Amino acid sequence: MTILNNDFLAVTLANQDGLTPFQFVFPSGTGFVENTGVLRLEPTQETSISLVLSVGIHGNETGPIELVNQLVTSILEGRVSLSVRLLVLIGNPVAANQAIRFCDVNLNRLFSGAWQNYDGFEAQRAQCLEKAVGDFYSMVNNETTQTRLHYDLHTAIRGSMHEKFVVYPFVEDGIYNHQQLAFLAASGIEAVLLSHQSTTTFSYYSYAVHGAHAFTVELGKVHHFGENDLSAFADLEKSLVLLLEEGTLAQASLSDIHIFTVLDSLIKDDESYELSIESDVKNFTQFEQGYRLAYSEKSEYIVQKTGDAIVFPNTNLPVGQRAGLMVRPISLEELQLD
Ligand SMILES: O=C(O)CCC(=O)N[C@@H](CCC(=O)O)C(=O)O
Ligand SMILES: [Zn+2]
Repeated sequence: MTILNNDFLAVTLANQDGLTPFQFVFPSGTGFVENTGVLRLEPTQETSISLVLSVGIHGNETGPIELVNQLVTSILEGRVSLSVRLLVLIGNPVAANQAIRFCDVNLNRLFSGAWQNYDGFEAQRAQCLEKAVGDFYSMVNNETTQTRLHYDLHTAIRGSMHEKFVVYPFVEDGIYNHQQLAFLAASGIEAVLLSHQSTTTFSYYSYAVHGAHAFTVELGKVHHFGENDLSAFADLEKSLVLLLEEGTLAQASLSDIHIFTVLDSLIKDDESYELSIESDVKNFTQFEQGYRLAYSEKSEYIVQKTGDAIVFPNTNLPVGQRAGLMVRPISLEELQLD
């Protein structure tokens, strides 16, 4: 059995509720469809890199799904020769089929075991994806010498002052990986958010539980399937092809990258919670010190310093969830790099 037309996305969407696992060969290795949206590609040649590319954790974020599906097709058809271990995850096929962010609950809040507190499709899916990643990283002879990578590709609900940016998971020692940041810079990433606390996101899970270099990567704005301009991802595509073919992390100077430290998570603490911003405000919009940015019957959030900015503002979510991140620009010199 093979992947029909080498189109992993089509097979995934046509089998959103499950499929019988199967394996197949392709020009540079062996492939295993382990579950719906779970594809493991093992290269014939020895490698010390295990790379996870996850897309569609939010079902309506279709651009990265199309990009990665194209890369998979190129590998299966022999136009890209695979030299690293690769796990491709299409996160939420049920939501993707309905062109929605999620069905019951935001999948990207359910990792590191948080799924145990919920019911429904996304809870099962988070468990399945955690297992896929854990099995993938441990299923090698040379486990201790493997470099574990995980790029969790998303697109944002809003426009953004910096179109492409990453969330760097909270690192306790405050030391950031220079090689990874240089890879992200080479991939067209314009800004980096340094998380201030542990979370239940997918990238934090891979970092904290499996010691991977893991990032949430935001690649622009949400569009429907077929409406994405994939040329906007050209830099990332080029660095991913280099990584897939040669196991090399493309490198660029960090001098143009904007670094932000995350100050606070804005939490929707009541049904009355509101943000004092226009509906079309872009990510990274800055505010004046003293501005009352959020308020509810229980609390208010006053901007601490002129230039502090908001990312991911969204109040269309249940009480208790994150309604935005407050970030502050810092200089590259303030960053501790390894
Ligand atoms: O545009 C938005 O408001 C959300 C885009 C998105 O899905 N972002 C991720 C970020 C995850 C992280 O903080 O690492 C999310 O909210 O899950
Ligand atoms: Zn997303």
